[in-house]
Amino acid sequence: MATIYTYLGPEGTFTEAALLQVADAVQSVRIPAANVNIALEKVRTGEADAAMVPIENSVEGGVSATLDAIATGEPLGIIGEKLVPIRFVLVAKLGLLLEDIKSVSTHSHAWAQCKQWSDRNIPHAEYLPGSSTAAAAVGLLADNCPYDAAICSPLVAEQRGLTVLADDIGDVADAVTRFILVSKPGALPAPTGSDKTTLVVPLPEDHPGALMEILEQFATRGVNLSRIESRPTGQYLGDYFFSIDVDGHLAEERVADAVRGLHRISPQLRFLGSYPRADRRGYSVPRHHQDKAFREAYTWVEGILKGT
Ligand SMILES: O=C(O)C(=O)Cc1ccccc1
Repeated sequence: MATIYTYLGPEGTFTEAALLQVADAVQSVRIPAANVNIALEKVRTGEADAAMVPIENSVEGGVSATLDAIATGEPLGIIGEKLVPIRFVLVAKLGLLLEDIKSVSTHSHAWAQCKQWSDRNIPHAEYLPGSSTAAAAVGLLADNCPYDAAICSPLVAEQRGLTVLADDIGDVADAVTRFILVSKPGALPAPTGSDKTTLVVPLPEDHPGALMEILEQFATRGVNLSRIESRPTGQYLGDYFFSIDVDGHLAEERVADAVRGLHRISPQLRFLGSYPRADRRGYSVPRHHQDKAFREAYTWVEGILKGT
């Protein structure tokens, strides 16, 4: 049966561009969702099989809405990731010039990435948060749109025939956003040799060195971290969980062993998935952290216990 996809919409978001990189998504049903929570809920209820949502940007860091939504509620699994190079344009209502812009709407991550440009070029413009860059752009076409301009992708500007007042307005050239494809938990994608594993680890109890005990599990097994972020649990002030990406697949002994160690320390940990890296970058594993070394050590101990 064909996969039904959902994504942070409407049509023309960077998230849709990420989804269109998925081989079968081009000819599949794609349901736009108004925000990340709604997209993930469609997967939880079965209305969609998989959701594409933004998770991390090379300039602004983690997308809190996504980090929080996948860390709580009915469990979900990450089955893939995609990278999208980001270029922003400023579009405006017909007839307006740059100096006429008094208010701008866009996604909060887009606003943060164009802040220096905005301070220099539209310093008096008020910011109105939008649910996505494309939603802000499309809003300009409504008769009673409450803002003058939007920040979006060049593609959505062209598709909707919007007037571009400024191009390439991101503060950092070569900005990239990472998106994850999320489904209900199930069989893991097969290891490829260039994989990533995502975990959510609550701090079990507040004591000196608690975070170090978590990090030690990775360090002693030669597992490299590629992202770590703390997020408040929302329960009480100072209660945090850690959202962590590591290089490697759960099918690798060193990763499985680290995850077992973490489970002993923090039994509420969530395993969110092992999936191929979008950049296909490899990693070298020292001999004593390779599967063969783990197997030999296991067999050695077994032998001692059996007296052979
Ligand atoms: O709003 C969009 O188009 C999105 O897909 C979210 C987003 C916003 C800013 C940078 C990257 C992704």
